[in-house]
Amino acid sequence: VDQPLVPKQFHLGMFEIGRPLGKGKFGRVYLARERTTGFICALKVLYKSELQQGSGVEKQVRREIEIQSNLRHPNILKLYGHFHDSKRIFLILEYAGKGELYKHLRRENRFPEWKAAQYTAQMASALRYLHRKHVIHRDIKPENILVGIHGEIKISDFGWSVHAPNNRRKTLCGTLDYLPPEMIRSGSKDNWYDEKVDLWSLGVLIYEFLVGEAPFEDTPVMTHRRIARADMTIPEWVSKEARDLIQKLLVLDPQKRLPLEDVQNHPWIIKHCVKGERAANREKPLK
Ligand SMILES: Cc1nn(C)cc1-c1nc2c(-c3cnn(Cc4cccc(C(=O)N5CCN(C)CC5)c4)c3)c(Cl)cnc2[nH]1
Repeated sequence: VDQPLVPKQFHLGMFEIGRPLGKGKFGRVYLARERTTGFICALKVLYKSELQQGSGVEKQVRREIEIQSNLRHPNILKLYGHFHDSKRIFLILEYAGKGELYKHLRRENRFPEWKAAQYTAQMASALRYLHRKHVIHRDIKPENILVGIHGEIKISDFGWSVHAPNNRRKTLCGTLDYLPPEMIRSGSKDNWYDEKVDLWSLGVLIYEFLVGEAPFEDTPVMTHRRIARADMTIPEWVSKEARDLIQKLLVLDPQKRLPLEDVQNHPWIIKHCVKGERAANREKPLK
């Protein structure tokens, strides 16, 4: 079993703290090593004082812990456990050997089609796993994806995930770019939505992988309007297969978005993700 034998109770003294790995709005992450086993992990430290500002972040952290600790998938960052002291909450997270995906994307500007297709296949596999557990991530974007030592991606940050279906108002902090039309439609009480919101975000993610910017990137007002109309242009140098997949995900009607199993069998994915000998001379794609 790939899970190290971990005790139920953790405390800070069990870890040697290494270099800071990064920081986000609500916390910092350090490289850490569990003393007795030498197990390397990432320790995310959140200050209770910062959480208690009633911005509902405490609830998000609780949800992140509750949801992420029960997930086990190669493309989802593991949460091994958590503990707290008087001032801080600590999340013991899987260490992703190649860091934050958005930094790779910014550095490379955009990904070649084969890399974007392989990341898309891994995202589709992770999202199928989440949706089978009726978990909607709701915040799929490059900033919430890490890269493992073998170049595989790991969805992290379940602070916004919820159990489907849901109509929780999402306080719109951060970018609108990835939000589907049904989540930005304000006012109507019945803006119920389901896991299909992650399909829209997957379409935005593929576009950003290939083009280097989000499809509806604009001023907030214009982004809002362009999302509501699915008003985007795909550059002519994007392959027709990739264009076809993006257009089948960025569909206003959630029910008409391409299901994840069809994403995994899409020609663009098959063309770039068939293992082993050259895709050309293989009849059936590997499952
Ligand atoms: C860096 C690095 N270089 N190398 C070679 C490896 C790494 C590395 N980093 C991690 C990290 C890591 C570190 N910082 N971050 C970013 C970060 C840190 C703390 C909090 C946040 C945060 O608040 N988030 C909420 C908002 N969304 C958008 C975002 C989340 C976000 C993640 C983790 Cl969790 C696990 N393994 C890692 N490996």
